[in-house]
Amino acid sequence: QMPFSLDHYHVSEEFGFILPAPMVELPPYYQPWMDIAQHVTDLIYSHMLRSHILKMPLLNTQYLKSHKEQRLAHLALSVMTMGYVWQEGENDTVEVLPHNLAIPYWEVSQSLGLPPILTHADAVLANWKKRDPQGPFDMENLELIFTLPGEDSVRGFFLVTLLVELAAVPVIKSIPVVINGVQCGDAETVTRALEELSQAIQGMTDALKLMHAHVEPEVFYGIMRIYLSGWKDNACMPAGLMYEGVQAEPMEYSGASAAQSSLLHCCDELLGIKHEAKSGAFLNRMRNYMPPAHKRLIQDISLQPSLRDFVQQQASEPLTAAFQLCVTKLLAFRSYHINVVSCFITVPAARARKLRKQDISCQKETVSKAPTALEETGTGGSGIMSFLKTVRDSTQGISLPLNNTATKKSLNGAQLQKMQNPTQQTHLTSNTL
Ligand code: HEM
Repeated sequence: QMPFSLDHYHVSEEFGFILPAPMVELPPYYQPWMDIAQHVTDLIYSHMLRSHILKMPLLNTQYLKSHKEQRLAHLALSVMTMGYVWQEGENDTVEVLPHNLAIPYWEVSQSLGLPPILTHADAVLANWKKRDPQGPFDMENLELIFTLPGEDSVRGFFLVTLLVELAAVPVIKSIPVVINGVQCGDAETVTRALEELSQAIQGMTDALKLMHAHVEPEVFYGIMRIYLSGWKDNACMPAGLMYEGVQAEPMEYSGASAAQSSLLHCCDELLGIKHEAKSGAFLNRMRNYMPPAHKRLIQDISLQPSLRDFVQQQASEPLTAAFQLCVTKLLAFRSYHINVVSCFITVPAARARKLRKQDISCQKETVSKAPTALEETGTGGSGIMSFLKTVRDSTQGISLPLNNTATKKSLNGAQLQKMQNPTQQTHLTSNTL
């Protein structure tokens, strides 16, 4: 059997799923798109975006040649679409996306295999540039190509998520090593690769922690979130959106969510995590919002012989410990993520509800600008907390017991405690929600 390799999956050694050096300019013919997309935020604030888009010429997509040009075009058209739909908030949405936007958007989407809505692949993976091209890949030196209302918090939200993707590059590199190691029955190689993988998941959690320093919860909840939300399972757009000139019937698409990131899908398939039916169906649906090559990678990982069975058959303590450390780190990422969601959604939502109940005229309070339809629902459309907790619990479900006292001795107390009782931290998290 051919060794498993990352070639052909549009992932890079340096950037993983991130689009390397995205283009920042389209050919001059597409300047009418760029002129609007670069000013979406101001045009939304002045309530002029819809009228500008209605006057935009209908452009032909055949001059978009390369993959990077198409990704930039998709990003620009996505930002315009989100602004067009949500310019007036949840109470004055539109039923129709005008043909001069809808037709080219549909064509570019078809060509890329992405849906005609803003996705994680647009807003995060293809929406970055370096201020100093020779400088580092960090918060200070990174900038967004296009932004949406929410000022610095939008920048923080997309760029911190980008840094989580970057921290995960060693995860992606470990995948073929693990798969090929299992194929050859090489327990030592698999052990080392799983150790690297667990360290990289820890790096993802560390990067996620930056969210608190760069995003204000009230701004995220009260201003930004609506521009990320879609027209599927969304009470303020129950019929979906008609893409004029594309199809006579309205279509439904979920909004942008990091549930569309391929990272955790890859980890789940590699480690053999099986999600409960409803959560699994949601996550599977999110795969249709990924670049097709990334979706294919996840599918191909799922077709490999089971790593967990291999670990059990080998009965090697270091291998079992390395596998279990990956599970523990993934569980810790998901538990921390639940805390983040609590801080950025649950807490501000409670504040907004309280203000409404007290009937306080609260126009000054940013949280009260939030759409009520999204209160308990993620931008991807999920019922947030029950979904996230079920996903966390199925992660925990694949834990393997550690028996050997020598291995237990080699681990420090905290590591061992976490491995033996991975729920401990999780229970604490649940109590705070
Ligand atoms: C302020 C920051 C964040 C908030 C408020 C947030 C919120 C949410 C919500 C509400 C969901 C449920 C699905 C939906 O309907 O959208 C979700 C899922 C998910 N999010 Fe986040 N998220 C944040 C940051 C991140 C980051 C940086 C990542 C890393 C890539 C991430 C990874 C995921 C994953 C993988 C899921 C799917 C559930 C899972 O596999 O555990 N999130 N997020």
